[in-house]
This record gives sequence, structure tokens and C-alpha cells, in this order.
Amino acid sequence: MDQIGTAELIDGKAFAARIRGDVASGVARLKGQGIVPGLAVVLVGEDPASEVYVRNKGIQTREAGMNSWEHKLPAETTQDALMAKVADLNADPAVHGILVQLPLPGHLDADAVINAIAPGKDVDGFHVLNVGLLGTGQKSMVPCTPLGCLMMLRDRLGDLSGLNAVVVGRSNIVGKPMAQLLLGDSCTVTIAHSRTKDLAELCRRADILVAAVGRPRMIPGDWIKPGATVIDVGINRIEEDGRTRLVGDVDFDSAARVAGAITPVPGGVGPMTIACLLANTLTACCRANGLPEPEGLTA
Ligand SMILES: NC(=O)C1=CN([C@@H]2O[C@H](COP(=O)(O)OP(=O)(O)OC[C@H]3O[C@@H](n4cnc5c(N)ncnc54)[C@H](OP(=O)(O)O)[C@@H]3O)[C@@H](O)[C@H]2O)C=CC1
Ligand SMILES: Nc1nc(=O)c2c([nH]1)NC[C@@H]1CN(c3ccc(C(=O)N[C@@H](CCC(=O)O)C(=O)O)cc3)C=[N+]21
Repeated sequence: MDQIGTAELIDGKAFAARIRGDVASGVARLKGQGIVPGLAVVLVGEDPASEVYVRNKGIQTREAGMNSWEHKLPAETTQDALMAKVADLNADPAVHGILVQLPLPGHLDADAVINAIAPGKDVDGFHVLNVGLLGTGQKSMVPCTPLGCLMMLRDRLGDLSGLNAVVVGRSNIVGKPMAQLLLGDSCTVTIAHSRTKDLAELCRRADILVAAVGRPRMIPGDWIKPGATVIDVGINRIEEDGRTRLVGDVDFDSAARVAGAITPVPGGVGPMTIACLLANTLTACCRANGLPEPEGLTA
């Protein structure tokens, strides 16, 4: 790990490459038994950022030796047509993982679509059954972004028990499942959101601070406890000095002078999310075939 200011840089890019290597080894072992894990991604509409992201997922899925399918549907796709596509993928034995890229166009009911995915193929971990299994400490599919954050935290801190964790953001895809995972590792967890009072004071008590807000550089260094581990989930595209750049929800420069360790944006949580998606696809394939699960790739 490199030093910046006083904080260590948590290199999500390198960590993710290691995980993808472990996934590739697991895939190679399955291929020896004639099984090829496969991931289907469904993209509705033509959001340029989503298209880049979906393309990257396809490339990395194939690099790990898995099958990858991209199903692009027009923005005006009906609920019935999307549900029929999900039903087809549920019924296809070559497909072990299904991801419907979010957000969906406004006329579509995302909850209904997600809950139509076969829970065992729900590699995002967004199906209500997987949410319930995670919340009750049972084996489930764990959402990729929080899983990647947990892996980085365990790698840096070892046992997390008793640590004060503050998660800023309460979305179903990041904040809530992140809080569940930290609770599962025996942290004392606080979830903050837009109605939270004295957010600065709350953040200053955090040994672990996870920012998943979607507001560029909202959290400055003086909200951070000296030595804390800071995980910046935010991906915000901003215009600065006449060019577009990606920044997190944490003001990196000031935070890095206070924190013990911090993830950069880009190169932090983002690459871990995709690596965990591949890991979940491998896990789903092993479960579907009644084979032992890969070690070190699940929560
Ligand atoms: N690196 C990765 O792999 C991924 C990155 N992301 C990024 O993470 C960020 C969060 O994503 P997501 O969870 O989907 O976002 P949402 O917009 O769904 O949720 C944002 C959360 O932040 C809270 N919030 C908004 N403003 C404030 C504020 N001023 N103070 C405190 N809390 C606030 C909201 O509170 P309330 O509920 O009260 O409205 C809400 O709970 C985005 O930048 C997104 O791009 C997302 C997924 C994956
Ligand atoms: N069903 C569903 N599942 C998701 O997991 C999901 C989704 N929908 N919709 C959108 C969000 C966002 N998300 C990202 C994943 C990786 C990077 C990533 O790899 N980021 C790179 C930078 C990429 C760039 O340069 O644009 C990085 O941070 O280094 C970013 C964002 C997953 N999401």
C-alpha cells in the first residue's frame, strides 16, 4: 500500500485483480468437470454510463473464463416484455447469474423485476428473499458493492468486532446491505441519511466510515476520526478545470491527511464491485450444481 498524507491507500484495483484471479481458478476447475459459469446482463435503454459499465462487466466476465451475455432492450420496453426476458433467463440452465442494470426507465417497476429473478441466480443480492436471508444471518447472495467493501475492511483491519461503523446512505443497493454486513461482523453500526442531525459529529466517532451518498466530496477531513478507515463508495462525474473527472463522496485530499486508510475514486470500490459480481456468479454456479463453494469469495 502507498502512503499519502498520513493515510494508507487501499488499492481496490489491485485487490480486485487478485479476486478475479481466484475466480478464474475456480472457473477453470469447474470447466474440468464440463461446467461453464455464465452471467446474463440485461440493459434497458441507452444510458451511456451504464453502457460503458455493462461492457466492462462483459469483458471481465469473459477474461475469467465464464460465458457472458448482454441483452439490450429498447427504452420503451414494457413491463411484460422485461418480465418475459427474466423468465427466459431463469429457465436457461446455462445462465447461473442474472443482473438487471439499474436504474430502469421510470415506467418500469424495478422491485417487481428484481423479485422475478430466481433467487439463486440473483447475483446482485437484491431479491427480497436474499435481503431477508442476509438480515437474518443466513446463507444468501450478498450485494456486490457492500461485499467488496467488507473484503477490503477485513483485509485491512482483521477482526471488525466492537468497532464503531457509520454508513452514510440508506439505499437498498449499498447503505442498508453494508450496514447488515458490518453488523454481522459485530460492529456497532449507525446508518445516517439526509435527515440525520449532526452528521459531522456522528462521523467523527466512526472507526469505519462508509460513504454512499452520491454527493461529490461531501465529507471533509475534519469529519474524520484520526486513524479511521474510510471507504468511499461514491462515483460522481464532475466538471473541473474544463474537463470531466470522477470523484467520491469524500474530499480525498483533506481526508487522506487524517484517516488511517482510505479508498480512492476511481480505483477503490468500483473495481471491487465487478470482481464480486464475478465471484457471486461462480458461487451461484457451484450452488446450482451442488458443488462446494469457492473459499474466500463469499461473506
Ligand atoms: N462503486 C460502486 O460500485 C458503486 C457506486 N455507487 C455510487 O454510490 C453513491 C450512492 O449510491 P446509491 O446508494 O445508489 O444512492 P441513492 O441515491 O439511492 O442513496 C443515497 C443516500 O444518501 C443519502 N443522502 C443524500 N444526501 C445526503 C446528505 N446531505 N447527508 C446525508 N445523507 C444524504 C440519501 O438519504 P435519504 O434516504 O434520506 O434520501 C440516501 O439514503 C452514488 O455516488 C453512486 O454512484 C453506487 C453503486 C455501486
Ligand atoms: N443491477 C445493478 N447492479 C450494480 O452493481 C450496479 C447497477 N445496477 N447500476 C449502477 C451501479 C454502479 N456500479 C458501478 C460498478 C463499478 C464501477 C467501476 O468500476 N468504477 C471504476 C471507474 C469506471 C469509470 O472510469 O467510469 C472505478 O471506480 O475505478 C462503477 C459503478 C454498479 N452498479
